[in-house]
Amino acid sequence: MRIGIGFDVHRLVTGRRLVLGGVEMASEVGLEGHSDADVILHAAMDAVLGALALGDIGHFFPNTDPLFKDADSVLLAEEVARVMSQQGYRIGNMDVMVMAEKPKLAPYVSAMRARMAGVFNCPVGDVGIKATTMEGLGFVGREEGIAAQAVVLLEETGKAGLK
Ligand SMILES: Nc1ccn([C@@H]2O[C@H](COP(=O)(O)O)[C@@H](O)[C@H]2O)c(=O)n1
Ligand SMILES: C[C@@]1(CO)OP(=O)(O)OP(=O)(O)OC[C@H]1O
Repeated sequence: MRIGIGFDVHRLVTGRRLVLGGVEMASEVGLEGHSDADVILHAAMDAVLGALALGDIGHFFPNTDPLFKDADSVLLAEEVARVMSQQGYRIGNMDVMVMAEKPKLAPYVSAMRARMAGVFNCPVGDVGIKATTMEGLGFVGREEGIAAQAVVLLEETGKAGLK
């Protein structure tokens, strides 16, 4: 078994879609980034890569590479899941904490968990997503950005390098 941690923050701006956990949310503001700035998937990807001691998403998907401009983070996460499988690991479970003053994530959490489970090839019961406000404090409280933290446990498949 191996454990990994990931964290990501992106700035909220007008004129961008808000996509979290691979699900587009109704919002007047969205997250700015080189890709679609999906902080949930970015934190989860970094946790998986961290568990494998393979570096971070910036190493795999440089934010200077036009290939990843406005990239769908689902596609990036599918590549990370492929690497994980190739290294002989599968998700044991993952847990994500989102810090967002608004919008409310609760109505979208089921869809996000299902999307993440599909991307990382695991049962939906192995994906936890929770949200909290920052009670008006700090950059999240001022609605300047959204942050996410992820912890992932990986289990060995016994099939390293076979895929
Ligand atoms: N962006 C968010 C923030 C919070 N929630 C849900 O509301 C509950 C209460 O949040 P507090 O910050 O006041 O503790 C929280 O436990 C979540 O269920 C949310 O859905 N989206
Ligand atoms: C996802 C990547 C893709 O170019 O760009 P950003 O959307 O800017 O996101 P970040 O969390 O800064 O991670 C770096 C990159 O891997």
